[in-house]
Amino acid sequence: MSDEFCNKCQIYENETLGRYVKANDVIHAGETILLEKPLLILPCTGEKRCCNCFRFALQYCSKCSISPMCLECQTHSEYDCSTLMRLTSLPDVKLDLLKKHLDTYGLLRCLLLQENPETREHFERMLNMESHLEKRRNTPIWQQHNKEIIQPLIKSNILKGLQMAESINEDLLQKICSIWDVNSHEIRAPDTAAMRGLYVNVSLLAHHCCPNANQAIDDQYRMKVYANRDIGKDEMVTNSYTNLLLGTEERREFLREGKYFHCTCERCEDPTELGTHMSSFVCAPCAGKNQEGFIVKDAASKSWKCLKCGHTLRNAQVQNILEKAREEVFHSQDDLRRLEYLLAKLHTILHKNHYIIVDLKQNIANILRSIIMSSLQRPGRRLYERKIRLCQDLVLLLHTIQPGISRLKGIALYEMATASAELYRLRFGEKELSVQELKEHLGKCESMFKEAIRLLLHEPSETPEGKLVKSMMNELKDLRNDIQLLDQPAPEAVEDEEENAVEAEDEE
Ligand SMILES: C[S@@+](CC[C@H](N)C(=O)[O-])C[C@H]1O[C@@H](n2cnc3c(N)ncnc32)[C@H](O)[C@@H]1O
Repeated sequence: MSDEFCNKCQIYENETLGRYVKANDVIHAGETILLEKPLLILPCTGEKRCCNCFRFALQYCSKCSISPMCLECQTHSEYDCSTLMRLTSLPDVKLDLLKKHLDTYGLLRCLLLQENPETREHFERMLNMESHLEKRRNTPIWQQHNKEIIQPLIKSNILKGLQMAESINEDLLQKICSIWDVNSHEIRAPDTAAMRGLYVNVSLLAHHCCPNANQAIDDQYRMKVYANRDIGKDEMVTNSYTNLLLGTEERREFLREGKYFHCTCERCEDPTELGTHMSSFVCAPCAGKNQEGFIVKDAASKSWKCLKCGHTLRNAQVQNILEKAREEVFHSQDDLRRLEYLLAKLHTILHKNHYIIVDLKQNIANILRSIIMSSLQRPGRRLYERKIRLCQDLVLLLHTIQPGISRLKGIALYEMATASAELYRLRFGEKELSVQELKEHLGKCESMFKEAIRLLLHEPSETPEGKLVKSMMNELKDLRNDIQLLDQPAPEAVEDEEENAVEAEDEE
Protein backbone atom coordinates (compact mmCIF):
# COMPACT_ATOMS: atom_id res chain seq x y z
CA MET A 1 0.00 0.00 0.00
CA SER A 2 1.24 3.53 -0.71
CA ASP A 3 1.96 5.69 2.35
CA GLU A 4 -0.85 8.12 1.56
CA PHE A 5 -3.37 5.33 1.16
CA CYS A 6 -2.11 3.66 4.36
CA ASN A 7 -2.59 6.86 6.32
CA LYS A 8 -6.01 7.65 5.01
CA CYS A 9 -7.57 4.21 4.77
CA GLN A 10 -7.74 0.83 6.39
CA ILE A 11 -8.57 -2.53 4.79
CA TYR A 12 -11.40 -4.55 6.35
CA GLU A 13 -13.03 -7.81 5.34
CA ASN A 14 -16.47 -9.30 5.67
CA GLU A 15 -18.38 -12.20 4.15
CA THR A 16 -20.48 -10.16 1.71
CA LEU A 17 -17.91 -7.75 0.35
CA GLY A 18 -14.65 -9.61 0.82
CA ARG A 19 -11.96 -6.99 1.41
CA TYR A 20 -13.05 -3.34 1.37
CA VAL A 21 -11.69 -0.01 2.47
CA LYS A 22 -12.79 2.47 5.13
CA ALA A 23 -11.58 6.02 5.86
CA ASN A 24 -9.36 6.35 8.94
CA ASP A 25 -10.48 9.93 9.36
CA VAL A 26 -12.59 12.49 7.51
CA ILE A 27 -11.48 12.74 3.88
CA HIS A 28 -12.55 16.04 2.38
CA ALA A 29 -14.23 16.50 -1.00
CA GLY A 30 -11.57 16.74 -3.69
CA GLU A 31 -8.86 15.19 -1.51
CA THR A 32 -6.69 12.57 -3.22
CA ILE A 33 -7.07 9.16 -1.61
CA LEU A 34 -4.73 7.24 -3.85
CA LEU A 35 -2.44 7.69 -6.83
CA GLU A 36 -1.35 4.32 -8.16
CA LYS A 37 0.67 2.92 -11.05
CA PRO A 38 -0.80 -0.08 -12.89
CA LEU A 39 0.66 -3.47 -12.11
CA LEU A 40 0.29 -4.30 -15.79
CA ILE A 41 -1.55 -2.96 -18.84
CA LEU A 42 -3.03 -5.29 -21.44
CA PRO A 43 -5.06 -4.72 -24.58
CA CYS A 44 -8.75 -5.57 -24.62
CA THR A 45 -9.69 -9.07 -25.75
CA GLY A 46 -8.92 -9.73 -29.41
CA GLU A 47 -6.71 -6.65 -29.89
CA LYS A 48 -3.06 -6.50 -30.85
CA ARG A 49 -1.32 -3.50 -29.31
CA CYS A 50 2.33 -2.53 -29.12
CA CYS A 51 3.67 -3.85 -25.80
CA ASN A 52 5.81 -0.74 -25.49
CA CYS A 53 3.55 2.19 -26.40
CA PHE A 54 0.08 0.58 -26.69
CA ARG A 55 -0.61 1.85 -30.21
CA PHE A 56 -1.98 -0.72 -32.65
CA ALA A 57 0.71 -3.27 -33.45
CA LEU A 58 1.47 -4.20 -37.03
CA GLN A 59 4.43 -6.48 -36.44
CA TYR A 60 6.29 -8.52 -33.84
CA CYS A 61 9.52 -7.71 -32.02
CA SER A 62 12.40 -8.74 -34.30
CA LYS A 63 14.26 -10.33 -31.36
CA CYS A 64 11.67 -12.32 -29.39
CA SER A 65 9.32 -12.77 -32.38
CA ILE A 66 6.24 -12.83 -30.18
CA SER A 67 5.76 -9.38 -28.62
CA PRO A 68 3.45 -7.19 -30.72
CA MET A 69 5.08 -3.90 -31.70
CA CYS A 70 4.06 -0.82 -33.67
CA LEU A 71 6.20 0.35 -36.61
CA GLU A 72 7.94 3.04 -34.54
CA CYS A 73 8.99 1.19 -31.39
CA GLN A 74 12.22 -0.79 -31.62
CA THR A 75 12.47 -2.23 -28.11
CA HIS A 76 10.38 -3.27 -25.13
CA SER A 77 11.10 -4.53 -21.60
CA GLU A 78 14.61 -6.01 -21.72
CA TYR A 79 13.77 -8.77 -19.27
CA ASP A 80 10.60 -9.85 -21.10
CA CYS A 81 12.34 -9.70 -24.47
CA SER A 82 15.31 -11.85 -23.48
CA THR A 83 13.11 -14.35 -21.60
CA LEU A 84 10.72 -14.61 -24.54
CA MET A 85 13.68 -14.96 -26.94
CA ARG A 86 14.84 -17.95 -24.93
CA LEU A 87 11.33 -19.42 -24.77
CA THR A 88 10.47 -18.99 -28.44
CA SER A 89 13.73 -20.63 -29.52
CA LEU A 90 12.93 -23.84 -27.59
CA PRO A 91 12.22 -26.86 -29.77
CA ASP A 92 8.51 -27.63 -30.42
CA VAL A 93 7.29 -24.12 -29.58
CA LYS A 94 4.35 -23.34 -31.85
CA LEU A 95 4.63 -19.62 -32.46
CA ASP A 96 1.87 -19.67 -35.07
CA LEU A 97 -0.61 -20.97 -32.54
CA LEU A 98 0.25 -18.14 -30.16
CA LYS A 99 -0.02 -15.54 -32.92
CA LYS A 100 -3.36 -16.95 -34.03
CA HIS A 101 -4.73 -16.66 -30.48
CA LEU A 102 -3.81 -13.05 -29.69
CA ASP A 103 -4.90 -13.08 -26.06
CA THR A 104 -2.36 -15.75 -25.14
CA TYR A 105 0.26 -12.98 -25.11
CA GLY A 106 -1.49 -11.16 -22.24
CA LEU A 107 -1.57 -14.28 -20.11
CA LEU A 108 2.07 -14.95 -20.94
CA ARG A 109 2.95 -11.41 -19.79
CA CYS A 110 1.23 -12.14 -16.45
CA LEU A 111 3.37 -15.27 -16.03
CA LEU A 112 6.52 -13.32 -16.86
CA LEU A 113 5.85 -11.19 -13.76
CA GLN A 114 6.69 -14.30 -11.73
CA GLU A 115 9.81 -15.09 -13.78
CA ASN A 116 11.37 -11.69 -13.21
CA PRO A 117 12.74 -11.36 -9.63
CA GLU A 118 11.97 -7.64 -9.75
CA THR A 119 8.27 -8.18 -10.42
CA ARG A 120 7.71 -11.47 -8.56
CA GLU A 121 6.04 -9.55 -5.75
CA HIS A 122 3.60 -8.09 -8.33
CA PHE A 123 2.69 -11.59 -9.41
CA GLU A 124 1.91 -12.54 -5.80
CA ARG A 125 -0.21 -9.42 -5.36
CA MET A 126 -2.08 -10.19 -8.54
CA LEU A 127 -2.83 -13.75 -7.42
CA ASN A 128 -4.07 -12.39 -4.12
CA MET A 129 -6.88 -10.49 -5.86
CA GLU A 130 -10.49 -11.70 -5.94
CA SER A 131 -11.11 -14.20 -8.76
CA HIS A 132 -14.49 -15.84 -8.06
CA LEU A 133 -12.89 -18.90 -9.62
CA GLU A 134 -15.45 -21.40 -8.29
CA LYS A 135 -18.44 -19.30 -9.41
CA ARG A 136 -16.98 -19.24 -12.90
CA ARG A 137 -16.04 -22.90 -13.18
CA ASN A 138 -17.43 -24.43 -16.40
CA THR A 139 -19.51 -21.34 -17.20
CA PRO A 140 -19.48 -20.03 -20.82
CA ILE A 141 -16.74 -17.48 -20.00
CA TRP A 142 -14.61 -20.27 -18.48
CA GLN A 143 -15.06 -22.39 -21.60
CA GLN A 144 -14.32 -19.46 -23.89
CA HIS A 145 -11.09 -18.61 -22.05
CA ASN A 146 -10.17 -22.27 -22.14
CA LYS A 147 -10.67 -22.49 -25.89
CA GLU A 148 -9.23 -19.13 -26.92
CA ILE A 149 -6.41 -18.59 -24.44
CA ILE A 150 -5.56 -21.41 -22.09
CA GLN A 151 -5.47 -24.45 -24.37
CA PRO A 152 -3.60 -22.62 -27.18
CA LEU A 153 -1.06 -21.35 -24.62
CA ILE A 154 -0.53 -24.83 -23.17
CA LYS A 155 -0.42 -26.48 -26.59
CA SER A 156 2.10 -23.95 -27.89
CA ASN A 157 4.64 -25.62 -25.52
CA ILE A 158 6.05 -22.21 -24.56
CA LEU A 159 5.16 -22.64 -20.88
CA LYS A 160 7.55 -25.60 -20.59
CA GLY A 161 10.48 -23.19 -20.59
CA LEU A 162 9.27 -21.13 -17.60
CA GLN A 163 10.87 -21.58 -14.17
CA MET A 164 7.41 -22.06 -12.70
CA ALA A 165 6.39 -24.59 -15.39
CA GLU A 166 5.73 -27.29 -12.79
CA SER A 167 3.15 -25.21 -10.92
CA ILE A 168 1.25 -24.06 -13.99
CA ASN A 169 -2.06 -25.79 -14.53
CA GLU A 170 -5.43 -24.93 -16.10
CA ASP A 171 -6.84 -23.67 -12.80
CA LEU A 172 -4.00 -21.21 -12.29
CA LEU A 173 -4.39 -19.89 -15.82
CA GLN A 174 -8.19 -19.61 -15.38
CA LYS A 175 -7.60 -17.82 -12.09
CA ILE A 176 -5.41 -15.18 -13.74
CA CYS A 177 -8.03 -14.64 -16.49
CA SER A 178 -10.74 -14.31 -13.82
CA ILE A 179 -8.68 -11.84 -11.80
CA TRP A 180 -8.40 -9.63 -14.86
CA ASP A 181 -12.13 -9.85 -15.57
CA VAL A 182 -13.14 -9.03 -11.99
CA ASN A 183 -10.53 -6.40 -11.12
CA SER A 184 -9.19 -4.67 -14.20
CA HIS A 185 -10.11 -1.10 -15.06
CA GLU A 186 -10.76 0.29 -18.48
CA ILE A 187 -8.11 2.79 -19.53
CA ARG A 188 -7.69 4.92 -22.66
CA ALA A 189 -5.09 3.87 -25.20
CA PRO A 190 -3.20 6.60 -27.14
CA ASP A 191 -5.89 6.34 -29.85
CA THR A 192 -8.55 6.76 -27.09
CA ALA A 193 -9.81 3.18 -27.52
CA ALA A 194 -10.07 1.00 -24.43
CA MET A 195 -7.34 -1.10 -22.80
CA ARG A 196 -7.23 -2.83 -19.41
CA GLY A 197 -5.10 -1.99 -16.39
CA LEU A 198 -4.71 -3.79 -13.09
CA TYR A 199 -4.40 -1.56 -9.98
CA VAL A 200 -3.86 -3.50 -6.75
CA ASN A 201 -5.04 -0.91 -4.21
CA VAL A 202 -7.79 0.70 -6.27
CA SER A 203 -9.31 -2.71 -6.81
CA LEU A 204 -9.86 -3.07 -3.05
CA LEU A 205 -12.61 -0.43 -3.11
CA ALA A 206 -16.16 -1.74 -2.95
CA HIS A 207 -18.74 -0.70 -5.51
CA HIS A 208 -21.66 1.71 -4.93
CA CYS A 209 -24.14 3.12 -7.47
CA CYS A 210 -23.76 6.59 -5.83
CA PRO A 211 -20.07 6.27 -4.90
CA ASN A 212 -18.20 8.72 -2.69
CA ALA A 213 -14.94 8.53 -4.69
CA ASN A 214 -14.13 9.28 -8.33
CA GLN A 215 -11.27 7.79 -10.30
CA ALA A 216 -9.32 9.22 -13.21
CA ILE A 217 -6.31 8.00 -15.14
CA ASP A 218 -3.50 10.41 -15.99
CA ASP A 219 -1.20 10.50 -19.02
CA GLN A 220 1.20 8.03 -17.36
CA TYR A 221 -1.66 5.56 -16.77
CA ARG A 222 -1.62 6.27 -13.05
CA MET A 223 -5.01 5.95 -11.40
CA LYS A 224 -6.02 8.84 -9.17
CA VAL A 225 -8.85 8.23 -6.71
CA TYR A 226 -10.30 11.31 -4.98
CA ALA A 227 -13.24 11.95 -2.68
CA ASN A 228 -16.21 13.44 -4.54
CA ARG A 229 -17.78 14.56 -1.25
CA ASP A 230 -16.67 14.59 2.38
CA ILE A 231 -16.17 10.98 3.49
CA GLY A 232 -16.74 10.47 7.22
CA LYS A 233 -14.37 8.71 9.62
CA ASP A 234 -14.96 4.94 9.39
CA GLU A 235 -17.15 5.38 6.31
CA MET A 236 -16.60 2.90 3.51
CA VAL A 237 -14.76 4.37 0.50
CA THR A 238 -16.58 3.34 -2.67
CA ASN A 239 -16.20 3.79 -6.40
CA SER A 240 -18.39 2.65 -9.26
CA TYR A 241 -17.71 -0.45 -11.35
CA THR A 242 -20.48 0.37 -13.81
CA ASN A 243 -22.05 3.15 -15.87
CA LEU A 244 -24.06 5.24 -13.43
CA LEU A 245 -26.39 6.45 -16.17
CA LEU A 246 -27.89 2.98 -16.59
CA GLY A 247 -31.08 1.78 -14.89
CA THR A 248 -31.03 -0.53 -11.87
CA GLU A 249 -31.70 -3.77 -13.77
CA GLU A 250 -28.92 -3.03 -16.27
CA ARG A 251 -26.42 -2.00 -13.60
CA ARG A 252 -27.27 -5.06 -11.52
CA GLU A 253 -26.99 -7.35 -14.51
CA PHE A 254 -23.57 -5.96 -15.39
CA LEU A 255 -22.37 -6.42 -11.80
CA ARG A 256 -23.85 -9.91 -11.53
CA GLU A 257 -22.45 -11.13 -14.84
CA GLY A 258 -19.02 -9.56 -14.64
CA LYS A 259 -18.34 -8.98 -10.94
CA TYR A 260 -20.37 -11.82 -9.40
CA PHE A 261 -22.42 -9.92 -6.82
CA HIS A 262 -25.92 -8.54 -6.37
CA CYS A 263 -25.81 -4.83 -5.62
CA THR A 264 -27.94 -3.81 -2.64
CA CYS A 265 -26.97 -0.15 -2.42
CA GLU A 266 -29.70 2.42 -1.53
CA ARG A 267 -30.15 3.36 -5.17
CA CYS A 268 -30.60 -0.23 -6.34
CA GLU A 269 -32.97 -1.06 -3.48
CA ASP A 270 -35.21 1.97 -4.13
CA PRO A 271 -37.73 1.26 -6.95
CA THR A 272 -37.77 4.99 -7.83
CA GLU A 273 -33.93 5.13 -7.85
CA LEU A 274 -33.79 7.91 -5.25
CA GLY A 275 -36.75 9.64 -6.87
CA THR A 276 -35.03 9.97 -10.25
CA HIS A 277 -37.24 7.31 -11.89
CA MET A 278 -34.38 6.26 -14.15
CA SER A 279 -36.10 2.93 -14.82
CA SER A 280 -39.77 3.99 -14.58
CA PHE A 281 -42.53 3.85 -17.18
CA VAL A 282 -45.34 6.35 -17.71
CA CYS A 283 -48.65 4.87 -16.54
CA ALA A 284 -51.02 5.02 -19.52
CA PRO A 285 -54.30 4.86 -17.51
CA CYS A 286 -53.09 7.76 -15.28
CA ALA A 287 -51.95 9.76 -18.32
CA GLY A 288 -55.42 9.17 -19.88
CA LYS A 289 -56.90 10.88 -16.83
CA ASN A 290 -54.39 13.71 -17.13
CA GLN A 291 -52.63 12.50 -14.01
CA GLU A 292 -49.00 11.74 -13.40
CA GLY A 293 -48.39 8.11 -12.47
CA PHE A 294 -45.21 6.08 -12.83
CA ILE A 295 -44.79 2.34 -13.05
CA VAL A 296 -41.85 1.01 -11.07
CA LYS A 297 -40.56 -2.45 -10.27
CA ASP A 298 -41.81 -3.53 -6.87
CA ALA A 299 -38.81 -4.91 -4.99
CA ALA A 300 -40.73 -7.61 -3.08
CA SER A 301 -43.08 -8.97 -5.77
CA LYS A 302 -40.68 -8.17 -8.64
CA SER A 303 -43.69 -6.97 -10.64
CA TRP A 304 -44.11 -3.64 -12.41
CA LYS A 305 -46.81 -1.50 -10.78
CA CYS A 306 -48.02 2.13 -10.93
CA LEU A 307 -47.28 3.94 -7.68
CA LYS A 308 -50.52 5.91 -8.05
CA CYS A 309 -53.22 3.61 -9.44
CA GLY A 310 -51.70 0.16 -9.11
CA HIS A 311 -51.87 -0.54 -12.86
CA THR A 312 -49.38 -3.30 -13.73
CA LEU A 313 -47.15 -4.25 -16.65
CA ARG A 314 -46.03 -7.80 -17.24
CA ASN A 315 -42.28 -8.47 -17.24
CA ALA A 316 -42.50 -9.60 -20.87
CA GLN A 317 -44.21 -6.30 -21.82
CA VAL A 318 -41.47 -4.33 -20.08
CA GLN A 319 -38.73 -6.29 -21.83
CA ASN A 320 -40.49 -5.83 -25.15
CA ILE A 321 -40.83 -2.05 -24.77
CA LEU A 322 -37.19 -1.70 -23.74
CA GLU A 323 -35.90 -3.89 -26.53
CA LYS A 324 -37.85 -1.96 -29.16
CA ALA A 325 -36.78 1.39 -27.72
CA ARG A 326 -33.12 0.35 -27.70
CA GLU A 327 -33.37 -0.88 -31.26
CA GLU A 328 -34.95 2.39 -32.42
CA VAL A 329 -32.25 4.42 -30.64
CA PHE A 330 -29.61 2.30 -32.36
CA HIS A 331 -31.15 2.88 -35.79
CA SER A 332 -31.51 6.64 -35.24
CA GLN A 333 -27.84 7.27 -34.36
CA ASP A 334 -26.49 10.55 -35.79
CA ASP A 335 -29.85 11.52 -37.33
CA LEU A 336 -30.99 14.58 -35.38
CA ARG A 337 -34.56 14.72 -36.68
CA ARG A 338 -35.10 11.01 -36.14
CA LEU A 339 -33.68 11.20 -32.64
CA GLU A 340 -35.91 14.15 -31.72
CA TYR A 341 -38.93 12.34 -33.15
CA LEU A 342 -38.06 9.21 -31.19
CA LEU A 343 -37.54 11.23 -28.03
CA ALA A 344 -41.02 12.76 -28.35
CA LYS A 345 -42.47 9.29 -28.91
CA LEU A 346 -40.65 7.67 -26.00
CA HIS A 347 -41.66 10.49 -23.65
CA THR A 348 -45.18 9.09 -23.76
CA ILE A 349 -43.96 5.67 -22.58
CA LEU A 350 -40.90 6.25 -20.43
CA HIS A 351 -40.22 8.64 -17.55
CA LYS A 352 -38.31 11.74 -18.68
CA ASN A 353 -35.31 10.52 -16.66
CA HIS A 354 -35.48 6.95 -17.94
CA TYR A 355 -31.97 5.82 -18.83
CA ILE A 356 -32.93 5.26 -22.49
CA ILE A 357 -34.27 8.83 -22.67
CA VAL A 358 -31.09 10.10 -20.98
CA ASP A 359 -29.02 8.22 -23.54
CA LEU A 360 -31.08 9.69 -26.39
CA LYS A 361 -30.71 13.19 -25.00
CA GLN A 362 -26.96 12.74 -24.77
CA ASN A 363 -26.89 11.62 -28.40
CA ILE A 364 -28.82 14.74 -29.40
CA ALA A 365 -26.60 16.99 -27.27
CA ASN A 366 -23.49 15.50 -28.92
CA ILE A 367 -24.88 16.21 -32.40
CA LEU A 368 -25.75 19.78 -31.39
CA ARG A 369 -22.23 20.22 -30.01
CA SER A 370 -20.68 19.22 -33.30
CA ILE A 371 -23.08 21.49 -35.25
CA ILE A 372 -22.18 24.43 -33.00
CA MET A 373 -18.46 23.70 -33.26
CA SER A 374 -18.44 23.23 -37.01
CA SER A 375 -20.67 26.23 -37.87
CA LEU A 376 -18.92 29.13 -39.51
CA GLN A 377 -21.84 31.38 -38.68
CA ARG A 378 -23.51 31.56 -35.31
CA PRO A 379 -26.19 28.82 -35.28
CA GLY A 380 -29.82 29.86 -34.70
CA ARG A 381 -31.18 30.49 -31.22
CA ARG A 382 -33.39 27.37 -31.23
CA LEU A 383 -30.30 25.24 -31.39
CA TYR A 384 -28.79 26.96 -28.36
CA GLU A 385 -32.07 26.78 -26.49
CA ARG A 386 -32.32 23.04 -27.16
CA LYS A 387 -28.74 22.47 -26.07
CA ILE A 388 -29.29 24.41 -22.83
CA ARG A 389 -32.44 22.45 -22.03
CA LEU A 390 -30.71 19.12 -22.57
CA CYS A 391 -27.79 20.12 -20.35
CA GLN A 392 -30.18 21.37 -17.65
CA ASP A 393 -32.02 18.04 -17.61
CA LEU A 394 -28.77 16.12 -17.22
CA VAL A 395 -27.43 18.42 -14.50
CA LEU A 396 -30.67 18.09 -12.52
CA LEU A 397 -30.52 14.31 -12.72
CA LEU A 398 -26.84 14.23 -11.75
CA HIS A 399 -27.57 16.35 -8.67
CA THR A 400 -29.27 13.24 -7.27
CA ILE A 401 -27.15 10.37 -8.53
CA GLN A 402 -23.78 12.14 -8.30
CA PRO A 403 -24.44 14.84 -5.72
CA GLY A 404 -20.81 15.73 -5.11
CA ILE A 405 -17.93 16.43 -7.46
CA SER A 406 -18.91 14.90 -10.77
CA ARG A 407 -17.03 14.89 -14.06
CA LEU A 408 -20.21 14.51 -16.10
CA LYS A 409 -21.92 17.34 -14.23
CA GLY A 410 -18.89 19.57 -14.76
CA ILE A 411 -18.91 18.98 -18.51
CA ALA A 412 -22.70 19.44 -18.78
CA LEU A 413 -22.51 22.71 -16.79
CA TYR A 414 -19.68 23.98 -18.96
CA GLU A 415 -21.64 23.24 -22.14
CA MET A 416 -24.69 24.91 -20.62
CA ALA A 417 -22.64 28.00 -19.71
CA THR A 418 -21.14 28.41 -23.20
CA ALA A 419 -24.45 27.82 -25.01
CA SER A 420 -26.25 30.23 -22.62
CA ALA A 421 -23.62 32.97 -23.11
CA GLU A 422 -23.92 32.63 -26.90
CA LEU A 423 -27.70 32.73 -26.73
CA TYR A 424 -27.74 35.88 -24.59
CA ARG A 425 -25.28 37.61 -26.90
CA LEU A 426 -27.48 36.68 -29.83
CA ARG A 427 -30.58 38.03 -28.10
CA PHE A 428 -28.70 41.21 -27.24
CA GLY A 429 -27.67 41.55 -30.90
CA GLU A 430 -31.34 41.30 -31.82
CA LYS A 431 -32.10 44.06 -29.33
CA GLU A 432 -34.16 41.74 -27.15
CA LEU A 433 -32.00 42.33 -24.11
CA SER A 434 -30.76 45.59 -22.66
CA VAL A 435 -27.11 46.03 -21.64
CA GLN A 436 -28.08 45.58 -18.01
CA GLU A 437 -30.01 42.37 -18.75
CA LEU A 438 -27.14 40.98 -20.82
CA LYS A 439 -24.78 41.76 -17.96
CA GLU A 440 -26.99 39.95 -15.49
CA HIS A 441 -27.34 36.89 -17.71
CA LEU A 442 -23.61 36.72 -18.41
CA GLY A 443 -23.05 36.97 -14.66
CA LYS A 444 -25.10 33.79 -14.25
CA CYS A 445 -23.02 32.13 -16.97
CA GLU A 446 -19.90 33.16 -15.04
CA SER A 447 -21.24 31.36 -11.95
CA MET A 448 -21.94 28.24 -14.05
CA PHE A 449 -18.40 28.37 -15.44
CA LYS A 450 -16.93 28.65 -11.95
CA GLU A 451 -18.99 25.68 -10.73
CA ALA A 452 -17.99 23.62 -13.79
CA ILE A 453 -14.32 24.38 -13.12
CA ARG A 454 -14.75 23.41 -9.46
CA LEU A 455 -16.20 20.05 -10.53
CA LEU A 456 -13.37 19.27 -12.93
CA LEU A 457 -10.48 20.77 -10.99
CA HIS A 458 -9.41 17.46 -9.44
CA GLU A 459 -9.01 15.66 -12.75
CA PRO A 460 -5.33 15.08 -13.59
CA SER A 461 -4.07 17.97 -15.73
CA GLU A 462 -3.04 15.87 -18.75
CA THR A 463 -6.41 14.13 -19.21
CA PRO A 464 -8.98 15.53 -21.70
CA GLU A 465 -10.95 16.85 -18.70
CA GLY A 466 -7.82 18.40 -17.17
CA LYS A 467 -7.07 20.12 -20.48
CA LEU A 468 -10.69 21.26 -20.69
CA VAL A 469 -10.29 23.00 -17.32
CA LYS A 470 -7.36 25.00 -18.72
CA SER A 471 -9.36 26.20 -21.72
CA MET A 472 -12.38 26.86 -19.48
CA MET A 473 -10.25 29.17 -17.35
CA ASN A 474 -9.32 31.16 -20.47
CA GLU A 475 -12.94 31.27 -21.57
CA LEU A 476 -13.93 32.45 -18.10
CA LYS A 477 -11.36 35.26 -18.35
CA ASP A 478 -12.83 36.34 -21.71
CA LEU A 479 -16.34 36.25 -20.27
CA ARG A 480 -15.28 38.42 -17.34
CA ASN A 481 -13.69 40.90 -19.77
CA ASP A 482 -16.94 41.00 -21.72
CA ILE A 483 -18.89 41.69 -18.54
CA GLN A 484 -16.45 44.47 -17.58
CA LEU A 485 -16.76 46.03 -21.02
CA LEU A 486 -20.51 46.16 -20.53
CA ASP A 487 -19.89 48.40 -17.50
CA GLN A 488 -18.15 50.96 -19.68
CA PRO A 489 -20.39 53.31 -21.63
CA ALA A 490 -20.85 52.47 -25.32
CA PRO A 491 -18.72 54.58 -27.81
CA GLU A 492 -21.80 56.57 -29.03
CA ALA A 493 -22.75 57.35 -25.46
CA VAL A 494 -19.19 58.61 -24.82
CA GLU A 495 -19.32 60.75 -27.96
CA ASP A 496 -22.72 62.20 -26.97
CA GLU A 497 -21.43 63.01 -23.50
CA GLU A 498 -18.32 64.69 -24.93
CA GLU A 499 -20.44 66.77 -27.32
CA ASN A 500 -22.74 67.80 -24.49
CA ALA A 501 -19.74 68.83 -22.39
CA VAL A 502 -18.30 70.95 -25.24
CA GLU A 503 -21.70 72.57 -25.84
CA ALA A 504 -22.01 73.37 -22.13
CA GLU A 505 -18.52 74.93 -22.13
CA ASP A 506 -19.38 77.06 -25.23
CA GLU A 507 -22.55 78.31 -23.58
CA GLU A 508 -20.58 79.40 -20.52
C1 LIG B 1 -12.57 -5.39 -7.43
S1 LIG B 1 -13.00 -6.58 -6.23
C2 LIG B 1 -13.01 -5.66 -4.75
C3 LIG B 1 -12.10 -6.29 -3.72
C4 LIG B 1 -12.58 -7.61 -3.18
N1 LIG B 1 -13.63 -7.42 -2.23
C5 LIG B 1 -11.44 -8.41 -2.57
O1 LIG B 1 -11.58 -8.93 -1.49
O2 LIG B 1 -10.40 -8.51 -3.24
C6 LIG B 1 -14.66 -6.80 -6.64
C7 LIG B 1 -15.36 -7.80 -5.80
O3 LIG B 1 -15.66 -7.27 -4.50
C8 LIG B 1 -16.97 -7.65 -4.09
N2 LIG B 1 -17.80 -6.42 -4.00
C9 LIG B 1 -17.44 -5.18 -4.33
N3 LIG B 1 -18.43 -4.30 -4.10
C10 LIG B 1 -19.46 -5.03 -3.63
C11 LIG B 1 -20.78 -4.69 -3.22
N4 LIG B 1 -21.22 -3.44 -3.26
N5 LIG B 1 -21.57 -5.69 -2.78
C12 LIG B 1 -21.13 -6.97 -2.75
N6 LIG B 1 -19.89 -7.33 -3.14
C13 LIG B 1 -19.06 -6.38 -3.57
C14 LIG B 1 -17.47 -8.60 -5.15
O4 LIG B 1 -17.12 -9.89 -4.77
C15 LIG B 1 -16.70 -8.17 -6.37
O5 LIG B 1 -16.54 -9.18 -7.31
